Amino acid sequence: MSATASIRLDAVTVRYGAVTALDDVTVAIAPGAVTALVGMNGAGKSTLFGAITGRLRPHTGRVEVLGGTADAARRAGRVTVMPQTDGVDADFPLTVADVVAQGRYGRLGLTRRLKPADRAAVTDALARVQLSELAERPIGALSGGQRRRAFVARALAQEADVLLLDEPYAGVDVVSEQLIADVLAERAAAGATVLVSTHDLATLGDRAHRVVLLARRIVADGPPAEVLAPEVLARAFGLPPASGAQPDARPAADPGEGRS
Ligand SMILES: Nc1ncnc2c1ncn2[C@@H]1O[C@H](COP(=O)(O)OP(=O)(O)OP(=O)(O)O)[C@@H](O)[C@H]1O
Repeated sequence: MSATASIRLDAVTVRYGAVTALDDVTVAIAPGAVTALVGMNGAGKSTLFGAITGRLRPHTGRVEVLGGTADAARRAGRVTVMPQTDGVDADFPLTVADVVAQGRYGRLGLTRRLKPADRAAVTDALARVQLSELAERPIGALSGGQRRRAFVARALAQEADVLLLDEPYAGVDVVSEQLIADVLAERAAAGATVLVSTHDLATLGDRAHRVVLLARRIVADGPPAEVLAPEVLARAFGLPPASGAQPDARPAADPGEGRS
């Protein structure tokens, strides 16, 4: 493993009752790059994020984040997660600016009062995702793509060292998609560790420095050009090469079967 990795999983197994979601996963993720985590539905991507944030405890193995435990990194506000579902509905009472300000909460005292530096970080993050003009609108009154951008802005405002994004491109238009990709690339260039889970392979080559294919285990890992080759995808996901080997083509009955 690389000495500079900011996230390390060493032989991590996570189970939900009888279901083994991650099976003996060893991987090290470096800062300064965008790493894509690709897998079919149920492959264990969200579970891997849960292990990195300390939300899920491995049954066996070890997780290290920024040189310490996952819990310590999260409690220090050094890890931010953009979940797949944001839990927002049309009646959600917060404005866009309120949601972005949540990214600063870990830094505030008990009063939760924003200081000038916090307000500046919120303003900057909103501008970066081109939502300044919608700052005072209720978050529930944004389109799906705008809302995704708002949650990316919240992650930016937190100024975390590790950004975990679960399907950030799901259901967004090409403009939002490009904007989010650019923002993530910038954070990585500034030294952050960016880990993005996705089903979408089409544009991955331009957006990730490294692709990790997950099917309960790591089934391929390397530069996009290598990992996204049709024969590698076919082998990794147990699909015939002629099918186009799209991991989201259908859920795997058992993503761990059929590989040696
Ligand atoms: N709380 C839970 N209880 C029981 N099983 C669970 C639970 N959460 C996830 N699983 C199972 O663990 C496996 C991995 O799920 P996970 O959500 O990590 O996959 P994923 O790759 O994020 O999937 P998707 O692309 O559909 O979001 C699946 O088989 C899932 O059904």
